[in-house]
Amino acid sequence: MADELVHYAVDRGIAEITLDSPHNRNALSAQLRRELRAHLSGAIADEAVRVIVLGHTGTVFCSGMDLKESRGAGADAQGVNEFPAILEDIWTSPKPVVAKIAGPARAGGVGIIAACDIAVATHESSFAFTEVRIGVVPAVISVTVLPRLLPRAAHELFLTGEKFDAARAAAIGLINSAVAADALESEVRRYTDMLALGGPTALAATKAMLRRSPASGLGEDFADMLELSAEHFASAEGQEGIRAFAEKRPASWVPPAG
Ligand SMILES: C/C(=C\C(=O)SCCNC(=O)CCNC(=O)[C@H](O)C(C)(C)COP(=O)(O)OP(=O)(O)OC[C@H]1O[C@@H](n2cnc3c(N)ncnc32)[C@H](O)[C@@H]1OP(=O)(O)O)CC(=O)O
Repeated sequence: MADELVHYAVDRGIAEITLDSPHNRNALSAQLRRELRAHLSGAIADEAVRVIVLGHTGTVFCSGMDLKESRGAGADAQGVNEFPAILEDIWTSPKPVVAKIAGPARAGGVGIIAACDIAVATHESSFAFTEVRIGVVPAVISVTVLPRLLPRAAHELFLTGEKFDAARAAAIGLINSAVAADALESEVRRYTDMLALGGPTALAATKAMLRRSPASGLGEDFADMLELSAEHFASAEGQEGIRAFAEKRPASWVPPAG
């Protein structure tokens, strides 16, 4: 059996889910997605768990969808269809989910952060919505959440794919705080300690109400965006971007016909 790519541990009501696929920078491969979903479900179902922390080993939080596995993806690509389920699990989890980030996050990796309730990152962490540079769309969650909060920054960041630092991520509300690397654990603990003070039912109900707010909800457009994402992964442009990534060369875009 292949080595586990996601680890799980529970200590005093805090479940720690750790992405551990450093060779591809915690890319969302089929195996990693499967394991991540299973552990999220386990933590949500476990009555002893009050708060979920999502962290990582290695230098990168998550490099987004596994682009090497996405080569030849059809419009019904399992990866694209399964990824939203992970985001939805985090989004709808009755237990707060805290992202612990000590390095870059890209594309779908930033989507995961956007879905979490609290996000803490080191000063050295960086973020980018690189999807358009790969020829796909940042469809699934980021575009439903950030544009409502900060339309101007969202247009800039989604359309340029530019990298931004932890200070900017905090300024636009993508993360809650940026700290020195040696303070990451204690800052996460500060949040988990506070979250564990809340009544579990009240916390779950409060989170559900917050998620229903039009300012932060997964809108009705979700299914449409999902379809759009799958189409783009399968398109000639998306497949060119994915090939270019694997071949370590700039993508060669062909203007759309007509
Ligand atoms: C979910 C949706 C869309 C997406 O998520 S599309 C995915 C877009 N992702 C990216 O554009 C990130 C690509 N990766 C990077 O930019 C960099 O790897 C990094 C994350 C900044 C880390 O840089 P670093 O220098 O530390 O590492 P390397 O670039 O040398 O990579 C090492 C090794 O890992 C492989 N790898 C990296 N990222 C991926 C990936 N996403 N998929 C597969 N493999 C990846 C890389 O190829 C290297 O492999 P070697 O064999 O060693 O060359 C849609 C939606 O948003 O809804």
